[in-house]
Amino acid sequence: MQWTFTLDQLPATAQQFWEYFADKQVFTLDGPMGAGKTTLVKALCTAKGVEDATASPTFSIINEYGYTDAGGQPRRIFHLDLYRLRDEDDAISAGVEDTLYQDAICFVEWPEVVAPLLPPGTIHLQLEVQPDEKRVLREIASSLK
Ligand SMILES: Nc1ncnc2c1ncn2[C@@H]1O[C@H](COP(=O)(O)OP(=O)(O)OP(=O)(O)O)[C@@H](O)[C@H]1O
Repeated sequence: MQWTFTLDQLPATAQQFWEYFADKQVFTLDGPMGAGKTTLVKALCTAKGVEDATASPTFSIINEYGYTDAGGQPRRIFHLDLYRLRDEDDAISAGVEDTLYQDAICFVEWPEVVAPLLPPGTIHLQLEVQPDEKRVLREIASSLK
């Protein structure tokens, strides 16, 4: 599956994303600096019903958002930015492994450092910038070792 979208089309893309990945929970997100990874995760949070998805993961490793699901239950979304972690031990000390195994949605930027810790069924996503500035989001086979 792949989606191509402008910033204006992002909310609609986010809706389609959750229709497609309805029962999936852990996603890695690959893409160059400035591709729009943070913008994408915020739109995906908003589409789930998160009311204030404004915290920036640039300054913290794990950001947590809350929303209420269709059945009225409180649910969580974690946005992990592992850019500054050196190794798996660092990640475990920061609580990353625990977070990945919660019954919650997780988006993981810079996931290489936790490759062995990712749960089975993790979806790997890639965000690309086209020459016309549109973004392309697609599922890729894992290239993590
Ligand atoms: N679909 C899109 N079409 C056009 N511009 C976009 C789109 N998505 C995001 N942008 C723009 O790209 C810029 C970078 O977005 P953002 O900060 O989310 O990138 P990022 O990949 O998270 O960057 P970093 O990796 O540095 O945190 C922003 O100015 C944003 O408005």
